[in-house]
Amino acid sequence: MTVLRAESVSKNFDAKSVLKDISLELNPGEWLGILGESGSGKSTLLRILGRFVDSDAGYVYFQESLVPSVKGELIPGHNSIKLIHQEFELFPNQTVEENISYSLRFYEPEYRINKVEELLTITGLSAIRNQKAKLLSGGEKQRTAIAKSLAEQPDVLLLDEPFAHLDNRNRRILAEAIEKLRQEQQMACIFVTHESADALAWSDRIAVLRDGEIIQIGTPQEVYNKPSSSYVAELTGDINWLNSDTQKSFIRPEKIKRTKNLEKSKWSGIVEAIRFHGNHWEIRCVNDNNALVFYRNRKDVEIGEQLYLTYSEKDVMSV
Ligand SMILES: Nc1ncnc2c1ncn2[C@@H]1O[C@H](COP(=O)(O)OP(=O)(O)OP(=O)(O)O)[C@@H](O)[C@H]1O
Repeated sequence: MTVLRAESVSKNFDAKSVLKDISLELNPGEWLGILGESGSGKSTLLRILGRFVDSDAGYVYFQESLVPSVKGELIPGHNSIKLIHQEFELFPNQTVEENISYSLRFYEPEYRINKVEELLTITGLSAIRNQKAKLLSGGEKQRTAIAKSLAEQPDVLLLDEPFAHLDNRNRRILAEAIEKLRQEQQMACIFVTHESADALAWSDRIAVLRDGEIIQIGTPQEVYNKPSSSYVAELTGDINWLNSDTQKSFIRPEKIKRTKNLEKSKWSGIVEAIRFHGNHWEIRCVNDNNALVFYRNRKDVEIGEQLYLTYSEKDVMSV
């Protein structure tokens, strides 16, 4: 049985078609990433799935029961589905701790105290537990909102750009917190992002949204290694066109190797730029026809040096 299912969902705003015939399924415990550019319809889709907005056509099912229209209701949303969106719904005059504790107000005091403590710790919020929500930074608000929602233990968590305001350190704290709860609670989640690295790292499956249409759904490995189009390939990582004029076949930079054996060389060019990325170096080479980017673990090339590059045909992708 699916936890959440959308069937042929469409949505227009005025004359603009924002979602077109979207069908997708969320399985128990599954994490589905919706990856798309700004304006592709990600937030609108989440709001429909969370029962904050009605679709113009199509249906949403929670555990195979039709989710009724939100029209005319005073309180939108769904008891078992929790949406955390970019604006965060916190009580501004309550502290971090009070905000989280509020979600647990119907539980026994002992359970509530322990759970709040656990959530404060794993989301890295203990030090600012007494700070009023209105005084928090964007990232702190985001972590508080996530801790508050996790306290409610929804069946489905809908996250709108969960890592958007976070620096690398806090992103890691939150990622570990979510991972822990994910394993403990078997919570299913749909999260939207425009960051391919987040979608690849966090999803069991990724749905790629383009102009309101799902153009590919698959595991991160499928979407990355077997993209259905060059658009998906470029959205999920860097690519090199093997012939920039025809733009018919392309390869990921990490699949290109340097060779000193000229017989094995498939491409040769001059090093034009070298960029440091922390865990690797990005080398850009050019010749009269084309440019190729590839990666090295160490800086063993110089600007202006001629390089011979090779790759395996099995790693070449075509459109
Ligand atoms: N209430 C609304 N009224 C009119 N147009 C809207 C409304 N909400 C969204 N839109 C439009 O629908 C399109 C999709 O918006 P949406 O917020 O779903 O995209 P998104 O992929 O989440 O973008 P972002 O990543 O920038 O948040 C945009 O063109 C937006 O301007």
